[in-house]
Amino acid sequence: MATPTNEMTRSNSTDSSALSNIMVNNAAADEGSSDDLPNSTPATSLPDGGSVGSAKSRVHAIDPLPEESSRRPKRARTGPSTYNVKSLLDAQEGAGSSSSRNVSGLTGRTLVDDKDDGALLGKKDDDGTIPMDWVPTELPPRKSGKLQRRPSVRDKVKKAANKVGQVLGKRGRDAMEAGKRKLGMNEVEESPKQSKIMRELDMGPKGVLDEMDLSDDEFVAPPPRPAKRAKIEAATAKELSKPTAPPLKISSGKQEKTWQVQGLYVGQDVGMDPAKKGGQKKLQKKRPGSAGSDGSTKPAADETKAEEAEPAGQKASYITLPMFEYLDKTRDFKIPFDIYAPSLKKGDEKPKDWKQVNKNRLVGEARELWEMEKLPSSMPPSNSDEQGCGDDCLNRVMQYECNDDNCSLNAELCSNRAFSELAARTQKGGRFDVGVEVLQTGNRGFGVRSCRTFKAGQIIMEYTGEIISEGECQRRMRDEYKDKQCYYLMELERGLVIDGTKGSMARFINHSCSPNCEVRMVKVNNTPRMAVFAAEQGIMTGQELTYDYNFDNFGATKQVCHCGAENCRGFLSKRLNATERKKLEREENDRKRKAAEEAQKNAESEARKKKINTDRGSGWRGWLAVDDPETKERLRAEKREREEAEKNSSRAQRLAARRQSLPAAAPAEKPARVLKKKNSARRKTTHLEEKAATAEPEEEARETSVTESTSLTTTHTRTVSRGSKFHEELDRPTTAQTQTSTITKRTEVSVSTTELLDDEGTLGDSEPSSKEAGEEVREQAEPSKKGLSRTASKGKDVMKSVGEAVRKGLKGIERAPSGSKMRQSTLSFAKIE
Ligand SMILES: C[S@@+](CC[C@H](N)C(=O)[O-])C[C@H]1O[C@@H](n2cnc3c(N)ncnc32)[C@H](O)[C@@H]1O
Repeated sequence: MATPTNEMTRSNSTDSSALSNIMVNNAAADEGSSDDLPNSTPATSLPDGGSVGSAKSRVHAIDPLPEESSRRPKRARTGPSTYNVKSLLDAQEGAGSSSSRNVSGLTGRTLVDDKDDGALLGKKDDDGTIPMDWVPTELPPRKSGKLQRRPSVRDKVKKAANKVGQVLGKRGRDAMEAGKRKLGMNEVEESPKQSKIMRELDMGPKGVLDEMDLSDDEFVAPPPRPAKRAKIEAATAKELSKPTAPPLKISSGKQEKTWQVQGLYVGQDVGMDPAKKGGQKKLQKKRPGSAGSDGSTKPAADETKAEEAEPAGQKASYITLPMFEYLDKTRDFKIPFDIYAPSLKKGDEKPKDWKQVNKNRLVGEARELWEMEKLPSSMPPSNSDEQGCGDDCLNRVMQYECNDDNCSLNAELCSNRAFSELAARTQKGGRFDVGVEVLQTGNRGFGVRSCRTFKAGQIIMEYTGEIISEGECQRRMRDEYKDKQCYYLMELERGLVIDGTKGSMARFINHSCSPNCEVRMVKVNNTPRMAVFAAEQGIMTGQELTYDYNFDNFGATKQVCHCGAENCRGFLSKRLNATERKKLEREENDRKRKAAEEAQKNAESEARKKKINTDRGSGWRGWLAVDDPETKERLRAEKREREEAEKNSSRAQRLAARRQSLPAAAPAEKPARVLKKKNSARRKTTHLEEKAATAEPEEEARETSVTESTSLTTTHTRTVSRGSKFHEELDRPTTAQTQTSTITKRTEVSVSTTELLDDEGTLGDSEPSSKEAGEEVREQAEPSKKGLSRTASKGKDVMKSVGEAVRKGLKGIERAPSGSKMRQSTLSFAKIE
């Protein structure tokens, strides 16, 4: 060692732990005993020549924790290959009281500690270095028996928290504990005793204390884990021992039935398995007092067994099963509302043109008409306290709602405060509170349904909308709603109408001739308001709300009612009083009687037609060639009989009588009489058309010469009703006129006539238009070149007679004195049937 240095070097050990390989010159405090120290430790590999001079100083190599040195430390460090012990010591001294930590982060009790200089390192040399000849005589015992790590942040916080906890009050400590719990710091609450044990025990890297019960002073080994089966048995036994819970069935490997602790099966025997065949029967047998399957009332064997198994009284504590009780009873059953009539769901049709407005709104001139009357203060009758503002309440009679100003009762006692009750109820806004919902009906559009019950007279909802004048109502009906099928108009007060098109849900309430609601006006704080109230019978949950519209038909047509009530009036129309109803009933009966008669007539005529067909003989098969002489003879006889019967029939007799009563045909010698017009005898006919096709003025005719023939062609068109006789009239038309009437059938006859004129050229006495009875008419007539035209077979006879008359007339012309003036005319007759 030629050059002693004041250095520490790393040993050549493969272990890189700085702790285990640093060779220090321990200036032992106990100098006297230093010689006694066994020099078992090999010389340091770093002989410090500088310090060799001290006889007491010997280098002593520390062999700390050999068992640990073989292990790799948790935090391997790579550092400089050599350490300058002086500089290290200087650094430690500079650190002052906090020098318990060395650069490695380990507490320096095993290394150099200023406080323990005397104990550990002995006296330092004057220059502050450790004498190299120092040999540690004895290391002080370690306090914890384990090397300590520097405290982590968590430990520090915990420590600080403990300190703070000591000065805090209870609430503060609780808060602290909660905080610690949050930080996960109070997993193990160490008792002072435990702490001691903990301190004394080396827990090792795996923490052997995990397995130990630290609450006892003595170590008690934990009991061995029970086998799985034993565990189950123990648990089952524990369960069964509970008095209230139903006993559990021990698993047999199959899926177990779980017995409910509450509900339908509570109280049932454990052995009963309803899934098994006959389980139900067994239960029925067990019903106390019920007859067995054989009809006897002896208790069933199972029941006896069950009674034996259970102490008396315990069984009685079970509730009897309602499902079997009720098998014996009959009662009305109603499926709950939410099952048979679920509410509107997503996707259900909703009203389209509805804007919900839950408050009335005055529109247009209705503002002026709005009456703001002062309510008279109510005068409740003397017994109002008992009646609670019932039917005797003056306010109620006058349709005023009571309030604190006009009623002496308080709100709890007064029953005439419907609107304030409604406001209080619907304020919460729940379905039950509102109590109604809109739904689609089968054939009446949307309707309103109750979601709760309403007692008789209870307010259900308010009918709100736009308040308009009657004039505005008419206008809207005419212009805006003319194409609509549904109207939402309701008369509120004189001259005012509520239009619920933009209004509350009440506008969807449909009509019924047998309603369950009524609509009334009530004045609330001087304001008229309309509301729907439950009728006498009250309303059940799920019922459709209806009231009687007592409809004044705005439109021309009545709307058919589909309310389905027994007393349905058939239309959405006004209610009638007794007289009106009787009148309507009479009319209805008349209508029905006529319809029945008509139906009977039709039936009879049908039967007659059928009879005619069948009268031809049941064997009638159409025309057949009959060769059999016998059959021929029979048929002939039948025919004769029929003819005979026809002859004797009432119709034939009537015809014969008429024939006899008819006058003999007009004598041929007096044709002019046929043509002569006899006003008195003239039969009135209906004129369809009377038209002068060509009519020359009379003056013109008069001016013509004797030889000149004036042609006047006149077309007479006459109407004759069916079956009437035709009366030909050769009137000379004076003016052209046209009249119209109904045409049924038309027959036309055209006749050309030549009229004789007197010397002055006038028709004189012979003028047919003079219409004098018995007047002689001298006429010259000849058939028109066109001849007689006929357009119908019935006109044939008429034509004949006219033609005959005309021919006769020609004879007269032949006899006429020469030089007579003549006027020719063509007359057309038309027969309209
Ligand atoms: C005030 S609205 C009622 C709500 C209407 N159902 C809707 O869907 O908007 C009146 C209309 O409903 C129909 N309505 C109401 N009750 C009816 C009934 N009993 N029979 C037929 N239609 C009815 C008529 O078209 C009537 O004009």
